[in-house]
Amino acid sequence: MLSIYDAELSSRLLLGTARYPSPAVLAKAVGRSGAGIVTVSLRRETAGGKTGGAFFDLIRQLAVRVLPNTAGCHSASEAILTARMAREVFGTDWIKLEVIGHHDSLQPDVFELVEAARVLCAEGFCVFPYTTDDLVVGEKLLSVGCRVLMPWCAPIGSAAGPRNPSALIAMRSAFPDVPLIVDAGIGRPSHAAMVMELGYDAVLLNTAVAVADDPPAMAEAFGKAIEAGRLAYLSGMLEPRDMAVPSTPVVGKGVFE
Ligand SMILES: CC(=O)[C@@H](O)[C@H](O)COP(=O)(O)O
Repeated sequence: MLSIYDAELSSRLLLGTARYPSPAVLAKAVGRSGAGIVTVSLRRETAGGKTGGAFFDLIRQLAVRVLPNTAGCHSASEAILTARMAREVFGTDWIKLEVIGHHDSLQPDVFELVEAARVLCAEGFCVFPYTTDDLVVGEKLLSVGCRVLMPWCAPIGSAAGPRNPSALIAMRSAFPDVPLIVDAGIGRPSHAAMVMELGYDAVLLNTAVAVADDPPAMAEAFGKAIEAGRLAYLSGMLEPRDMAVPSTPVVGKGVFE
């Protein structure tokens, strides 16, 4: 069980809800993934009028926990306002905090992120910050009250997979007791398994499932990969080595000369 804020999570997969071909496909994908948490953009809900309301009704029927996000925000003040609105709309103190700083890479603006996290934590929000793999930023986010960190492994929607595994390893080692969730850039189940094998606690992904040819099947594949990666991490993996190690015992072998 993964414990984050006030919740015990049985699944280590968090699923985004954008870009699915239809609400029905989204519902099937969530079901087959086994995810217990889905992220939802407040902007979609409030901007969409009827569509937004119908979409939220669908999410409610999925019987999963909703983690609203501040997608589309570019400053601390915008993200803070969006988080406050999300608390009203979704009836939860949980907020996935996204403050985008760079146009092409959608890299978070970590300065605005820390400021928004400081204000929201002080207001009692349970903040899930989407951040870079920078250790100092991680420390700052924890110091203002975040109890989970969500580093990217590659730009949102890129499907590039872990671009800097060394940084992810350093982060795991620097924050051994903090739940760490890789958020953004996962493209394949093997990417998800890899970060779980590094000791990450969970994975948040969206695009790789939503735009797959068969999103429900891909969701299931990710769910299985994440479980496999976790199990492998807990099972004690072999360290790679340069030289061969015979797998068949050589002691007592027959001599044919
Ligand atoms: C920060 C952010 O927006 C991500 O949570 C995104 O929703 C998922 O990233 P991918 O679409 O790359 O999986």
